[in-house]
Amino acid sequence: MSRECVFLVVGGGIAGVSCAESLAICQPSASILLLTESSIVKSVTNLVPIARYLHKFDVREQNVSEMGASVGTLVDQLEHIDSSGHWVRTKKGVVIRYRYLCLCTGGAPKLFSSAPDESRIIGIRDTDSVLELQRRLAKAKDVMILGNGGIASELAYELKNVYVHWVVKDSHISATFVDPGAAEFFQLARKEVKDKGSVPKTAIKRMRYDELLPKELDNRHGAALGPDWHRTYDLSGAAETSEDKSLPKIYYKSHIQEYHELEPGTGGGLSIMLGHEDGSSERLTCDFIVSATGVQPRHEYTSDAAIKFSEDGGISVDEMMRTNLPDVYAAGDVCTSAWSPAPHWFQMRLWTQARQMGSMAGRSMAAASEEETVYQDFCFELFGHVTQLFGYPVVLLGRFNGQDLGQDYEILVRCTPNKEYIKFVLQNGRLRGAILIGDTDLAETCENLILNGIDLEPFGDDILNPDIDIEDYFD
Ligand SMILES: Cc1cc2nc3c(=O)[nH]c(=O)nc-3n(C[C@H](O)[C@H](O)[C@H](O)COP(=O)(O)OP(=O)(O)OC[C@H]3O[C@@H](n4cnc5c(N)ncnc54)[C@H](O)[C@@H]3O)c2cc1C
Ligand SMILES: NC(=O)C1=CN([C@@H]2O[C@H](COP(=O)(O)OP(=O)(O)OC[C@H]3O[C@@H](n4cnc5c(N)ncnc54)[C@H](OP(=O)(O)O)[C@@H]3O)[C@@H](O)[C@H]2O)C=CC1
Repeated sequence: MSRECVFLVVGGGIAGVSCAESLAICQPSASILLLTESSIVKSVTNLVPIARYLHKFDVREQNVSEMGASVGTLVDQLEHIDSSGHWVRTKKGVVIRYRYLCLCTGGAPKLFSSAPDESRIIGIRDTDSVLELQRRLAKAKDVMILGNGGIASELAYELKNVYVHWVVKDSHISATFVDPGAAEFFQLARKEVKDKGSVPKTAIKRMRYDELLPKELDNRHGAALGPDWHRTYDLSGAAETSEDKSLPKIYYKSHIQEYHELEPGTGGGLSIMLGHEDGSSERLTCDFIVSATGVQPRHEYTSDAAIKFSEDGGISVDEMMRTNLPDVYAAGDVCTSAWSPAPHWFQMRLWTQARQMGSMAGRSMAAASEEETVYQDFCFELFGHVTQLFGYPVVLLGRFNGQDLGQDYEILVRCTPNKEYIKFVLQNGRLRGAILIGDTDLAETCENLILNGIDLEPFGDDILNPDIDIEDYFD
């Protein structure tokens, strides 16, 4: 069996669907085929601009057959690419001839242990993996969550009727997104220590970087899950926990030293030795471990010529989303940006970037087919992420955690417990990044301040004075 198309997009996640949609806009009469192994595809809907570079949106699941007339679809798995002959072969043996190919095959959980028979270590990626989590939880009393990023932060407080042991390498929670101050803000909010009768006190503090160094404190066949995925499943365990006990026990600066499966006669489960930074260790027993330890790009296909990969296992792409193979592009979690990035942008494997990269790849392929020149989209000038953490709206902009700024930066923080946490990262008086938690209404102003590089030195700490509307300063 064979098929033919001008544009072949592989993967029905946000990157693949955004790529196909963008091709359908740029080249409405061209034949576009979306090849994906799952009949459920993901797309972006209800796009709401928050500022020029920031958008809030929902992720919708739909059947691949509802993709619309402009995009043909095939549910199958890519098995082999012949880039010089411009054809691919699928697992079911279909040969597809293409002119341009885009690989959007996403990622899979990067488990902390890669031993083959780790039946008690699971990752979360798609609906099937959550169903597996649910099935295990139903019989579990103790669960360990390993990792300190998006999934661990979402999951640690969502599991009910189970003792949660949250193991993090760092001295504060949610380290991939926030700093120790914001982590404390979240934890205070979770514990609901707020005194409802009192007016929250606002504190402003300016610190040098070095003051901030921590002191205390299976099935992979679908696209990645959608927003609030944990609210749509009952994630209850089998333990009778009291209200207080359902808060996770957090093990800071800790790692798994060793683990082994217990004999079934002893009730089963894992015996785990945790190592702590001070050299001490302790043994715990858990039913299973959720390894929320990042993403591993998926590329389970062969090719006639070697695809160039980056160190993190992603397919290297240039600013036009081109790989090293002729007429082969890649976008989303499967790829790694190998271009020289703008001063305020860096890659993180997120929906926003999957959508932006998918659209960019579509525009770039369409332009190549017309022998036209396109430029990289302006969205790659500034890192921006809109999300929710612990029930609070969170906006991350630019080098929000001082990424790649060395130690040469200052931080200005304004915090009103249970209301807002605002952090400005300043370098040579210029705003380089910001964390905005709560309804701060500062996203657009921060975008402008970062991109315009305005010298904020003259304003001192007033820049975050709650009695001064900083937008007025720069109008
Ligand atoms: C639990 C969870 C929560 C998340 N929450 C957020 C969040 O709140 N905000 C945020 O910004 N990001 C979040 N992310 C990250 C975000 O989901 C991903 O960055 C994004 O979905 C990546 O999209 P993608 O299209 O590149 O990959 P995927 O969504 O993984 O899609 C890849 C597609 O390729 C298909 N495929 C793979 N191999 C083949 C093959 N050989 N042949 C055919 N098809 C193939 C897969 O079936 C799938 O359809 C979350 C991720 C997870 C796992
Ligand atoms: N709200 C949101 O925006 C959400 C986004 N996501 C996205 O989904 C993807 C998957 O999420 P997730 O798995 O949480 O990945 P993340 O990349 O967000 O976090 C992985 C975490 O695990 C740590 N880690 C890595 N290896 C080990 C190890 N061997 N032992 C202990 N800790 C380790 C990392 O530390 P270090 O960084 O130091 O290596 C990091 O803290 C990510 O792209 C994430 O951004 C997921 C949920 C919500």
